[in-house]
Amino acid sequence: MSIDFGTDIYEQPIVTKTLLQEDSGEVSLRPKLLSEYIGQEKAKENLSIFIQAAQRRGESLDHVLLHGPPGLGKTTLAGIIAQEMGVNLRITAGPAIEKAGDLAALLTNLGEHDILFVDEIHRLNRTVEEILYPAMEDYALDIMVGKGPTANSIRLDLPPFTLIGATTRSGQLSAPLRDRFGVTLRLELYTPEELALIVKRSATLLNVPIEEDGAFEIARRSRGTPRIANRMLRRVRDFAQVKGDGVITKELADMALSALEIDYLGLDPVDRRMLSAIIEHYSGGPVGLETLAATIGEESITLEDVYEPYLMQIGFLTRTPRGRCATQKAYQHLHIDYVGQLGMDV
Ligand SMILES: Nc1ncnc2c1ncn2[C@@H]1O[C@H](COP(=O)(O)OP(=O)(O)OP(=O)(O)O)[C@@H](O)[C@H]1O
Ligand SMILES: [Mg+2]
Repeated sequence: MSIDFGTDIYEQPIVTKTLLQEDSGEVSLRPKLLSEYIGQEKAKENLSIFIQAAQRRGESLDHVLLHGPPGLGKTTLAGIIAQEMGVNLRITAGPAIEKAGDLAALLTNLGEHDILFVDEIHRLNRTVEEILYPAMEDYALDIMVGKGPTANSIRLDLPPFTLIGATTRSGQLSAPLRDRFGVTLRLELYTPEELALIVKRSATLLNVPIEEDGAFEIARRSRGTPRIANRMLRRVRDFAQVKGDGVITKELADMALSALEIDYLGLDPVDRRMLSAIIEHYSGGPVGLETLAATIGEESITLEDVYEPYLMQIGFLTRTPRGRCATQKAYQHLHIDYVGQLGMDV
């Protein structure tokens, strides 16, 4: 069994290095087994049953769609599934597959029960996507041979394989593609308690001493996201080594995160700009996403995928058919007097 982390990148240019890039030059913080994967209890429980059942039947795992905001562990989970199934993992991404032939090459190179992980699967183009339909449904590839009146379609058999698709925006997936996934798992933002466990686990791997409330301080300010928690841990470690004695305490975490302009709820300058723009320029909303993005000079996709999930979870932002609104809680957090919103009952 092997997991392809993109080592043969030169032979397979469309196989990206996703798993490598994450922790370049440092210890990998990615859990490798389901038992090391913290949180997401519902998804884990279901997945473990599907894995065991497929193994007992000696079959490949049904196709899995993972969706949820960035940094919650979709790529990590794909690696874990391959490890638990004891099969090879091939990694690629929607935008990397330009032509139908690229995908056909990837598919024909798969071994029995192997996993093909397609990150950002909502960004596959239509012609490529259509190759996937028979591949997923019948393990077959329809190929056109020749041109003009002599053109002929032949069908190639593929080994039974598992497609794992990951997306931050499942709404953008076409219905035929979505319907071909037997298992859909939605990853949720993590609780501070779960993130504290992740931070402590990562600190152990990085060999950084950390106090319980130091871990919790980082967790609380990581906006529900393990990737952010791990990134903050590395930065706080720098502060602890330079400004302290190397141990991460609550005080040190607070000092480091404040220096990075992360407030006590984990909001960064973009979150605050976004909320104050809604409040100051649009009287608290509603304001359309595009308008808001233009006002603060950010991409609307970034606001939607990266910033909004957490702001909505902590009840600072609501989405209405007419646009985004800041809630009374957001006013309080920014110390702006709340005057109520016309036609809104927040
Ligand atoms: N449940 C978890 N337990 C421990 N660590 C985790 C967990 N989930 C994610 N991580 C850590 O968070 C980091 C980000 O995870 P990952 O790259 O899998 O996210 P992702 O959902 O694929 O993000 P993206 O949508 O941006 O591709 C990883 O380096 C991993 O170490
Ligand atoms: Mg990923």
